[in-house]
Amino acid sequence: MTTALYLASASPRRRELLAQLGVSFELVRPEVEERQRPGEAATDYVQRLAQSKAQAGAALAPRPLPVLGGDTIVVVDGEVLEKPQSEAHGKAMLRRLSGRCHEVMTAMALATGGGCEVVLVTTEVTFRALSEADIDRYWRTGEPADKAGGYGIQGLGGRFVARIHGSYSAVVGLPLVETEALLQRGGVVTG
Ligand SMILES: Cc1cn([C@H]2C[C@H](O)[C@@H](COP(=O)(O)OP(=O)(O)OP(=O)(O)O)O2)c(=O)[nH]c1=O
Repeated sequence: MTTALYLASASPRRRELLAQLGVSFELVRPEVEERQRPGEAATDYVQRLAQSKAQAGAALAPRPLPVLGGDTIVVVDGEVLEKPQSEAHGKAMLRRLSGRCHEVMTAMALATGGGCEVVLVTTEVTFRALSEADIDRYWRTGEPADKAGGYGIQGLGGRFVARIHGSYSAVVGLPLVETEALLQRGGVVTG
């Protein structure tokens, strides 16, 4: 299969999900600073990052093919939860998510010769109530340390998820249905 596009990501999860769409792609790894601007809405922030990754990726791409970038954030009460900076921070995040609903926002952007289109997919995730023992045990697995919001639905964190309303693949990092449509609009033929 000839390469149809570039994926601007270091995330193995995005790589695996994109492969499910039956397209052949290569990786580029742009460095994009991930920091919310003062007063910037979560929806604007996640879309800006996805676009920055796609556009910075396009600048690195060896050939003039479309470049896909994405970003995922966890939002609770309008506040973005980043990757935990410490054990105390990570555990505080999990306490905050315990027994309630939060939003996971994933934006995907496709940079082509014609511009850069971005789509935003928001999914509601409800956690069961977590005990201090749950939080302590989960933290000690190491899984939360490098994850936005302090959990991974695709891993051990999945046992905390009572309900999900929306796209499971978007929570993991690449919404399959919306990304396939985005690629097709950008002229990429999926398998
Ligand atoms: C809610 C949730 C978050 N995450 C985390 C892992 C990441 O910390 C975060 C997404 O971070 P991103 O910044 O979107 O992606 P990344 O840094 O992993 O990769 P790249 O920017 O190179 O594409 O989402 C999951 O893996 N599963 C989940 O269920």
